[in-house]
Amino acid sequence: MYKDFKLGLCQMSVSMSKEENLSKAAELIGSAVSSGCNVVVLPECFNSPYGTKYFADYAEDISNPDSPTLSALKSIAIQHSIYIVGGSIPEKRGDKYFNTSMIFNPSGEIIGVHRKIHLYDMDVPGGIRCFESDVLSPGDQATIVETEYCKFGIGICYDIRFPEYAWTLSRDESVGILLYPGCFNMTTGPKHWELLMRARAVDNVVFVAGCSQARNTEASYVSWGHSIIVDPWGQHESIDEKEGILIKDIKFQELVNVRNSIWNRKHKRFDVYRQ
Ligand SMILES: NC(=O)CCC(=O)C(=O)O
Repeated sequence: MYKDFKLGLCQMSVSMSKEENLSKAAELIGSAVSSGCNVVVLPECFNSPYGTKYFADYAEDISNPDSPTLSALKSIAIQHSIYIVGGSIPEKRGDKYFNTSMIFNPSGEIIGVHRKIHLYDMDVPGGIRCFESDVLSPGDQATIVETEYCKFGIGICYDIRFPEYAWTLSRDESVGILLYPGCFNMTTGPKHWELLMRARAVDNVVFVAGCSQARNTEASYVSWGHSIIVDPWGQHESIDEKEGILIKDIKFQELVNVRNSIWNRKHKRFDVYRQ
């Protein structure tokens, strides 16, 4: 059911130029592959600055196989023969916009498309104020993709705050890892990013990874960074706020050991819980 692999999270710095962002993604993925990664993840909004004012201008129609980001990621997946969780991009679909992640297999085929389910609307006095729902529509599907290593559960950033969603993904035993492209900010990042990633790992006895944009203090939305990989014990490795790659061997014996000794997955009391 599980096969070990090497995971690389590309914490990239995103600029105003889509072209530059696509070449940066190619460069970082190339470095991750040189270090032996079989699965590489990009951040939320990796081809566009994060922010509702940018989404329409950077959006792509992914039903068109020649759309620039889709075709770039497809070629990179084929070139290196790896899985790519393509962060997310603003997607235009009919007259609606979504925050969308495309997942590619080593043959360059799209094996999953996740549209962010929980839109990030938040207003913290003196801190972050963001209303994705001004522009975006929410996705309505839980996304699980099948790979030769295990099934991956996919969420985007704010989706991490919802334990019900993480359980929806990880109740299938063959889901060994939850992957969240993200872009927390300087208000909630320091307080909640690591906490939420570790909580979801321990709740579900699963690996969890959050791949952030690198911090750009010139941007209108300043990313927290600190891409992170958590094991099923809740132990984590992370990097700082700068551009870089976090690499870890994902070894499933650890997951099996914890599931065999801590039984919270089996002790759930759906007869007591209320919706
Ligand atoms: N882009 C996002 O979804 C940000 C989520 C976030 O920062 C949070 O606190 O939640």
